[in-house]
Amino acid sequence: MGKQWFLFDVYNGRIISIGASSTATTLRLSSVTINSKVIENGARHLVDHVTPFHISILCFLLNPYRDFTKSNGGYGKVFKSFVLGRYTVFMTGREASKILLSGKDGMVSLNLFYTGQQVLGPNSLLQTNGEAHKRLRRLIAEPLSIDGLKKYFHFINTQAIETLDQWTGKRVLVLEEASSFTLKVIGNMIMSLEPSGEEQERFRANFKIISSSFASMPFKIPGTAFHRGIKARDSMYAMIDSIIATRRNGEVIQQDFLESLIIKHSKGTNTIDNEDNKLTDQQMKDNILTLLVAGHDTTTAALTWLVKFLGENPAVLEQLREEHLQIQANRKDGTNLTWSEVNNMPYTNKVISETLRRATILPWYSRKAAQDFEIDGYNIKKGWSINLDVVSIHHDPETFPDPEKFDPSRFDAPLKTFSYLGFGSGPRMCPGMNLAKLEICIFIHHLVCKYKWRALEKDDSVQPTLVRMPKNKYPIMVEPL
Ligand code: HEM
Repeated sequence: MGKQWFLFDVYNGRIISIGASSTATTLRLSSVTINSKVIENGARHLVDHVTPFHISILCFLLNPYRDFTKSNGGYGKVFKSFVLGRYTVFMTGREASKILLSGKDGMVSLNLFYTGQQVLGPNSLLQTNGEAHKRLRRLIAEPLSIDGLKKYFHFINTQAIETLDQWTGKRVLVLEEASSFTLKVIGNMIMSLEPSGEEQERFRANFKIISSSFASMPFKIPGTAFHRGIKARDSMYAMIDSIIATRRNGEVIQQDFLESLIIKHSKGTNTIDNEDNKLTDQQMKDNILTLLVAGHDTTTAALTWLVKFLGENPAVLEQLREEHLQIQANRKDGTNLTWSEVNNMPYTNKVISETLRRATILPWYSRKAAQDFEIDGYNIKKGWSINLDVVSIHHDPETFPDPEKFDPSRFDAPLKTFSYLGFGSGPRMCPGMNLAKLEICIFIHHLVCKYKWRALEKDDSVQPTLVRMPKNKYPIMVEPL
């Protein structure tokens, strides 16, 4: 017989009953009448049985994005719960990551949360599976490949220099600055948006509302964050529609991602491409929004964490600066960073990997079981949610001794497969990885060559959002080197 106890969920204003069975801890949510007996029972069982793990589960319920599997050590490799009508399993370890991320034979599909499904639309890469997913990935991969990105190098470099020029002698919030930089880059790359002006402002305002609607309750009632998110999404789509119309009329021709989709891949255009390789306007819009959403917060967070970790680790900063000053010293023609230099920054790449390990920007990767299967001797049933706890994989002391230490030399030698998942792995591995690294390498080059900075606050708290970011936005004071 399993044990049963109750907690009061202040967020949803109901009683949560938690039952523990002998095989795995099972969390059951039920709306039950509040009466004194239940509360008395709950209080007794709480005193008797509650553990830090159960407190962290409650934290998860109050805030679904909080990292509650951080100290996995005491609870084994599997945690199973029953949340909002569905079995939800959290797993860790290389075996689980191999099975879940390689997703062989259609065993799993990506498990996008409800608000994400509604905002991004049914054609999003994040909502397609199997052959349709492969086809979409092919269309997206080409402009995001290293060769495809070369044409954006100049724009990114100019934006990095201009952003940093504004920093001297000022207090800046690194997160805000990184957000504005990465949004300008992706807006320009996708649809040639100018980095300033009315269109950029509208784009930015809509994007911010869309982005914050992801962590909202899914009530489409006027005034709610979710409702505002859907409205902002529609306004963003109207903007893309009008850009597509001007491109089709031949009024404007650009060398951007949207143009490549319109010329090569829009349904009905007269090119030699197979009709199967073409997208409707709705498919184009859903996937442009997907790239914006998937690429913006992640790169913003990575850049902010990287600046923070460098500030806290002077020896790493010194070694990194040496790499960049050497690149600068070797330059014969002119003073500006070149494409070939940015592709040859070995230590910087290790610093980026260590940042993604240490910060683990996306704390878990979520899948839905498309069939029954087994992981590490544990039976998973069709329809269950399975989340890979990446924080504990990235902090496994067997692979990463002294895991809290920021140490890029961990990446001097190749690691075992599936032990580092900064950009994921397998068919869902991040298609924007080259763009993210390019933005970070360029930005960091100019930062460490020209400036020094000091943190204005000591605060390690993490924002309780889907993408983990420093809560205080990392305020710093910047001076020329
Ligand atoms: C440092 C920055 C970034 C990090 C850490 C990151 C991380 C990741 C990870 C871990 C995944 C796989 C998640 C899973 O398996 O469930 C992923 C997927 C994805 N990323 Fe990124 N990403 C970054 C930047 C970008 C950028 C710049 C773009 C686009 C321009 C992008 C677009 C996507 C898309 C569309 C997917 C879904 C792929 C699919 O389902 O096939 N990401 N990212």
